[in-house]
Amino acid sequence: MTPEKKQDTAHHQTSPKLRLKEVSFVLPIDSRSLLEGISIDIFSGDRLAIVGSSGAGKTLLLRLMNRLEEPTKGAIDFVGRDIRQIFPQQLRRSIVLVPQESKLLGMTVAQTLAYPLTLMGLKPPEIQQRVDRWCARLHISSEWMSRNEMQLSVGQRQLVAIARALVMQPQVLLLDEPTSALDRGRSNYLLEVLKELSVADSMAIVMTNHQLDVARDFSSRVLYLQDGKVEQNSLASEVNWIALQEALARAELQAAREWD
Ligand SMILES: Nc1ncnc2c1ncn2[C@@H]1O[C@H](COP(=O)(O)OP(=O)(O)OP(=O)(O)O)[C@@H](O)[C@H]1O
Repeated sequence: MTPEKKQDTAHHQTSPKLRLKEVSFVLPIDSRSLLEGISIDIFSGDRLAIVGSSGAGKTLLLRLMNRLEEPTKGAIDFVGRDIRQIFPQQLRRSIVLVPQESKLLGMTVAQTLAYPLTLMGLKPPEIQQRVDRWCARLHISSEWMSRNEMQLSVGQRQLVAIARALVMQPQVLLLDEPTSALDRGRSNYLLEVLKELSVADSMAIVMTNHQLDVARDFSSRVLYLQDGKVEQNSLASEVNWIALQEALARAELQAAREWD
């Protein structure tokens, strides 16, 4: 049995961290269906890559997972509990979303990293310890600490936003295109850190991605979305990457034509 198969079998003996049950999202304004009947189980230690062309619904799906949007049909459970029964503030400490373009909200890097921990009621020494630990892990230079948003590159901002999520030590980390502004070296390094977190800390990580090679390097499971529907949901080891690349290229061409 391959390690992935073994892990998949082991999964069935535990309950999922996140369970999406026939989740749909229809726009009230024009009844356009943006997501349709999505069911997925996400377990501790899973690394799920959500792939699909522009407009397929990847970001929306992430936003539903920490209740920034509400499904119009279906339900989502976090550790067996409907997320509508959990205070949003509490839910978003356990399920943290890093949007594609993060803002530092007028704060310096040091302030933005400490902010969520202050809200969680941690004492200054523990805050400092966590910030130092994650900055070291992500190779965030101490020189950045006094900078504000305008004094960082887009890639540096993206890393700070990921660090701000990691200091919270979430159970589920949702990353929207986290490597889009990073160079190859930084991107590979980040993926290694994320993999370690999923194995050593059993963090469940969900990542949307345009670049299939990144998805292949990172994921243990792949969800391919097209026009808001699940086209494929399989173990990464069972994905035919060439066929997926071709399907994605066709979908991207189609999406581009529809936008013209
Ligand atoms: N709250 C909303 N109101 C109206 N339309 C929305 C809303 N959220 C998403 N959409 C639309 O839903 C579709 C899916 O959007 P989404 O951002 O999830 O796509 P995506 O797969 O993440 O695309 P990309 O790869 O370009 O980021 C798009 O057509 C978008 O315009």
